[in-house]
Amino acid sequence: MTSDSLTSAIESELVRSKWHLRFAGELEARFECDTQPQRNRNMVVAGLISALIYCLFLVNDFSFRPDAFMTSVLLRIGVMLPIGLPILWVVYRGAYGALRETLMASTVVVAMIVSCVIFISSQAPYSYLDIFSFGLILVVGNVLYSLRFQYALASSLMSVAIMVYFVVGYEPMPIEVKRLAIFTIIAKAIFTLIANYRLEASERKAYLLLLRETHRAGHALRSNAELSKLSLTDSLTELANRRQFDALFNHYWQQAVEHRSNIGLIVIDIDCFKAYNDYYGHLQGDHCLKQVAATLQANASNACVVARFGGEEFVVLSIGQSHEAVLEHAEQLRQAVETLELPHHGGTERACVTISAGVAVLRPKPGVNAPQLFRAADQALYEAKRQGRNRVVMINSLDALSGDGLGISIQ
Ligand SMILES: Nc1nc2c(ncn2[C@@H]2O[C@H](COP(=O)(O)OP(=O)(O)OP(=O)(O)O)[C@@H](O)[C@H]2O)c(=O)[nH]1
Repeated sequence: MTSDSLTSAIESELVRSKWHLRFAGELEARFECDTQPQRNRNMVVAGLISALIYCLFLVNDFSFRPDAFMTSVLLRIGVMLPIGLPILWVVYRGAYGALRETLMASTVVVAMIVSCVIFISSQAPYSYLDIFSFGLILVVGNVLYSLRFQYALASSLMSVAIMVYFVVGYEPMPIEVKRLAIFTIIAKAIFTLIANYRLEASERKAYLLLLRETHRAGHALRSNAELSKLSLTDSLTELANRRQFDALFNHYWQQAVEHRSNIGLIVIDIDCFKAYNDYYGHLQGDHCLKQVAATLQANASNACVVARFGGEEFVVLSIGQSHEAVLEHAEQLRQAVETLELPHHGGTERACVTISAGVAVLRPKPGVNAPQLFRAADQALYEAKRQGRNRVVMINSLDALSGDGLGISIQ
């Protein structure tokens, strides 16, 4: 079910006024699935309590109908329990939907049959008064188990019919008491069914409201996550954007300070990109940017951040690597772009797209800050451009900032 169809299914269920409680289509399956574990547990607990109380009625049988006490023992413990307990076991093991409801409803009907057989098996005076307790069986099915309404209705109708059948045929019971017993059981069936209907209706409504809220909250979370991803990602290249780079640069700088480790920055610029744009057009220029970005990303496994800094400029940040390793990495990136052999007939010597890279690596120490590292790498890039492009230049030390420290140059 898609997010939109779920929303409209919830809304239409919330406004619909139907006697029928079941939800339409997939929502019903979802309701069953979400409520099943708790419902099964509740039913098993209710079933065990009911079985215990059903057996405790033996005390009543002993005092009211001593002539049929053994029959009571046999039927309550020898028949009802062997039927009821396996059913509870099946429900405990996770019986689903209609199967669970049918099994639990059948325990109600069987309990009524067993009780009625015990009822007619005694001729003891006043033992028939016990019939007024039979409504408890309906209370168990309709309220304690809270059977789904159609199962509660079916089991109640069958139970009432069974009881009426036995009561009508039981001779020792005066006709006025029979009438009262039948009237009472019908009234109890109606009251407990009304309670059952309301319970299920409010359970379903609460479920819909909760589902709607959960769904909305999930939606809001997803939107926030998407928004925050959008605000941190460059839409053209899908690399980290300047905003994300700035945050990560500070983060890794702090890390390098804490661990006293090297932090290395490579600033990369596509050579003669203005000429490329002028020759091939801006759209093709965008395509070229994407390919270069993907190549840098694919070849930057040593790096902790690869970002598009702006325009046709990229940055690659690494931590814990030696000067030589960062320099070698920059060279690999340069070669990887050159190997793409993207045609560039916009006036460059190589006739293909190339990059220049400026590299700076340092171990943070007091008095040195992150912007200084950036300026050093940027100055190295400037030097790479000045020396003729398509090359990597590394700055040896921050003395370069005063103009005299450019060291290793490759290519
Ligand atoms: N297609 C496209 N072009 C861009 C984008 N961002 C910046 N540019 C272009 O990149 C070019 C950068 O040109 P310059 O800064 O003059 O540098 P260059 O031509 O690469 O020359 P050198 O850096 O000295 O090799 C400009 O023409 C910008 O319009 C973009 O998102 N898409």
